[in-house]
Amino acid sequence: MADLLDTLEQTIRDRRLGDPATSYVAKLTARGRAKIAQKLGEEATEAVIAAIQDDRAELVKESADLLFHLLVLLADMGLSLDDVRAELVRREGVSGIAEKAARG
Ligand SMILES: N=c1c2ncn([C@@H]3O[C@H](COP(=O)(O)OP(=O)(O)OP(=O)(O)O)[C@@H](O)[C@H]3O)c2ncn1[C@@H]1O[C@H](COP(=O)(O)O)[C@@H](O)[C@H]1O
Repeated sequence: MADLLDTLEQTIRDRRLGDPATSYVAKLTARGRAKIAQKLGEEATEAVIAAIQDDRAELVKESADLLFHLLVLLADMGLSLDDVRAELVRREGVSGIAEKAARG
């Protein structure tokens, strides 16, 4: 089964140039990259506030909004979760090399 985030990413790609009247992704995309980025920032702030208020349920909801808006922004920039995964793998490789070097 495909990962839920991969499925959501594909849905976002399919909808982004669709009808803004029926699709939130299309509506937000039509408002431009700066608006998408602004929404991402708002969701990040709301996640931070939930954490500061020690509200675990709210943090889960805001995290879902945050990931969703990040996927919309990545799609708008022609990027994907795989690009992010590749960067994380690269970092893991770098830290793995550093750990091996430290162990001798
Ligand atoms: N996962 C989501 C998702 N998460 C959050 N949101 C929307 O994000 C918005 C965030 O709420 P806000 O109050 O911050 O924003 P707003 O008032 O709607 O808009 P602004 O005027 O503030 O910009 C809400 O309208 C939510 O419905 C989402 N909208 C869609 N999806 C999924 O994306 C896919 C495509 O959706 P459509 O494009 O609507 O077909 C489907 O799988 C949906 O389930």
